[in-house]
Amino acid sequence: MNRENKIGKIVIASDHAGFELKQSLIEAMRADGVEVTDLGPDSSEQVDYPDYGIKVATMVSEDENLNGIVMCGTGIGMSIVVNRFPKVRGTLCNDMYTAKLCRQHNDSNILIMGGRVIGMGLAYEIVRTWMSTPFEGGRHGRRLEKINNIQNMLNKGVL
Ligand SMILES: O=C(CO)[C@H](O)[C@H](O)[C@H](O)COP(=O)(O)O
Repeated sequence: MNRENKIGKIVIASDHAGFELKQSLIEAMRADGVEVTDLGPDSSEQVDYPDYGIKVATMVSEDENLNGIVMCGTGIGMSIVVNRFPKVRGTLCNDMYTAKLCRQHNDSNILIMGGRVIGMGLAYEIVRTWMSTPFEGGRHGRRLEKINNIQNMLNKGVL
């Protein structure tokens, strides 16, 4: 994706606590013509969220044309995992306001939600808002550059 544009291709994953929501979202997005790749799991059997967050974050980190959606029970575990990856801007959104602002100000490329926090109706409105809201750039781009630079500064011992 051109980072100024809206969101297109999606990879999606969850743990067991986000599984039902993941399945419902995939169905709704495909019905709306969105290209979604399901990275698992395939059932609601207990799994560990890092294993699935890593799959989505790896792909998004390596391809700027790709965006991700991940869910666990609260969204917090997945947030911790995906934001360890370079170029990933994962944003936990369980309301409409943050769904819009995380695109306008933070250029979110992974949307995170809590399957035990919100229902399908709100979750799909959040997804639609997140997908259709463009990054505003400007002063927000300068701040993202500073975030991108954190790892370099840590490596150099400047931080
Ligand atoms: O990481 C989490 C909490 O912030 C996620 O919500 C997980 O889904 C949750 O911890 C899973 O809990 P469970 O008791 O193993 O179902």
